[in-house]
Amino acid sequence: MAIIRNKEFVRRPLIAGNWKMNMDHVQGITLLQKLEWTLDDAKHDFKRVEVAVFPPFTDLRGVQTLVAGDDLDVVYGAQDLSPFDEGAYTGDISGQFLSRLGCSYVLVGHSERRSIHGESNEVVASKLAAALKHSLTPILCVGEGLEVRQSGEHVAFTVQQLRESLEGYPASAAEKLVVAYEPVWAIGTGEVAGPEDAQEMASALRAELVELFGEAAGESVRVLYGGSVKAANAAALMQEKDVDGLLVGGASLDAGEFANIVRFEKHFGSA
Ligand SMILES: O=C[C@H](O)COP(=O)(O)O
Repeated sequence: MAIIRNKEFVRRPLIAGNWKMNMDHVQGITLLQKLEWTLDDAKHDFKRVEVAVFPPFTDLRGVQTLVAGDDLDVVYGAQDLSPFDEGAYTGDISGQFLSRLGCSYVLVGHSERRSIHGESNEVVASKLAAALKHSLTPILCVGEGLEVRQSGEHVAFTVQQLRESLEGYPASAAEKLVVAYEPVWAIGTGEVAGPEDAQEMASALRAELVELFGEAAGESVRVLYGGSVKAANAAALMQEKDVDGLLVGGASLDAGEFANIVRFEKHFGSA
């Protein structure tokens, strides 16, 4: 089970909803309001389990206004950022802009950025640096495709991806880092890696973080699992000791389903 001492989680779980390219700015506001109301009605303890959403860029200003105006407990972030601060980079969004929009987090190196936009580990490393520069907490995404999984090389591949993506990342900022393991073959496919698969990788990634940054990083860095997470499998994944949260795509577009994922603890024991 995600480690609990004296009834408190050692690492505060993070349940992150990545809306991907869904929800325009009007739909996004409705979804966020519904999510907060559902969680408030259920008396969700946000201090115990953190909840973040990752809307499209065009929603962020509206989300900022709603969160500030209604004093919401849900925090938010962006799905990507530019490695650059400003200039002739058509279509890109600076970390500086995201910071001014009140973003707490930013996803970096999501598998869809890597596969559709050809982002290399080197580009990912430069985006991590930009995130830190603008006081955004990066959620670094790593994970293997189906062929690698079938070859049995998935752990070595993903650990190497982590290491190369973290090239130049300062040890002083290790504590701030969040890592998300997303097996690409389990994203949006309905295929979910089993809890033991998630644990195997989370533990290997944590060991690598210790190699890179020392023991303290192994204790503090949160490792999330992402890939076809639903309310029905969330608790089983969260019962693994190195899984500190979930990166949820499709199921985060339904406020009720996502709220039930956030409330995974209700199913501890029965999962
Ligand atoms: O960012 C989220 C992951 O890509 C998982 O997406 P999914 O829950 O739709 O499989």
